[in-house]
Amino acid sequence: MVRNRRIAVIYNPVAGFRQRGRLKRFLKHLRRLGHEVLLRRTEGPGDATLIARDLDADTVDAVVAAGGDGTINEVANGLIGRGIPLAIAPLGTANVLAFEIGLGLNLRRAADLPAQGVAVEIRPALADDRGFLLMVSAGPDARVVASVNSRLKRVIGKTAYVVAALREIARGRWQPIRVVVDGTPYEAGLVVVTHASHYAGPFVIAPETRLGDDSVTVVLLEGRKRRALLRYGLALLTSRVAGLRDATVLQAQSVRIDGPAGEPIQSDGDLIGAAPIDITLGTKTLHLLVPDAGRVIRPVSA
Ligand SMILES: Nc1ncnc2c1ncn2[C@@H]1O[C@H](COP(=O)(O)OP(=O)(O)OP(=O)(O)O)[C@@H](O)[C@H]1O
Repeated sequence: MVRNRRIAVIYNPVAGFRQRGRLKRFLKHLRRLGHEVLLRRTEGPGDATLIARDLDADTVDAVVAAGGDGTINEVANGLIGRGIPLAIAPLGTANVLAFEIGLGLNLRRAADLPAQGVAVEIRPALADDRGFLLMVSAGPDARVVASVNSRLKRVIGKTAYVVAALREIARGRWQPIRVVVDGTPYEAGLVVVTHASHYAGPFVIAPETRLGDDSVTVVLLEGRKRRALLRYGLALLTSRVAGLRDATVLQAQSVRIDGPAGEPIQSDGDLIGAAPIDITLGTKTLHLLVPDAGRVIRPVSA
């Protein structure tokens, strides 16, 4: 029998595009299931971490991060190492984690997670001392995240990223990013260090990678010209990036995105700083509620 629970919902009102109606529907589903809901709205960047950190395991059975991947990242950073389970309500723009765990954008299924989801224990990787669930990257994609106009995003939604991407493409040629993967130096036009198979929404960049892995996957894309970037974009749309002839895919325990100094770095869809940055495997765990553990944890081969 499913026991009713006390669920804290941490909601980012600026995530996604006109998501208020979807939030209402999500809360209705939760209450219909008999849960006691504590709704907390964020007031600004970083707030979700503070709200999550303040929640007490004795008074809350699960936390729902209601927003996009940036909100989920912030909530996770308040819960890592504390054992309070995290569920998600996909109310963001790209919602990569929702696709990664096989939830998609369905709110009724999301409302089922706090009571019926499978709790998997994962070890989020760290970018310097900040945990991330999905990825860290540097290159044209991080520069798009850095330059997207948040006011425009509120007015035209995802299209604001298209505008920023066109501006980036118009620049034409990029400096190489210097990366050190487990002690070996590389250069690339675009570097993605990922703990997830999905990237930029429902697209697959690293088919073999799972959130539960004890390593990160590094995808290095060599090209630094406009034509290469367009090729990568098309390959991403058909989930064929990892097979490209100028893609190098590595498993790693530690990665340093070394430079150029000041190069923007994005993590889980938000700008988190600039190179240099060190990526390591975390030691603390997060309990993530998912529809199906098989999507997150690799089966043990016989
Ligand atoms: N009340 C707030 N006002 C302004 N910014 C906020 C507020 N609460 C959170 N934020 C910031 O909003 C940013 C975007 O949130 P989030 O990533 O969840 O949405 P998104 O970008 O639409 O979705 P996705 O990452 O899935 O594409 C985060 O960086 C977060 O720090």
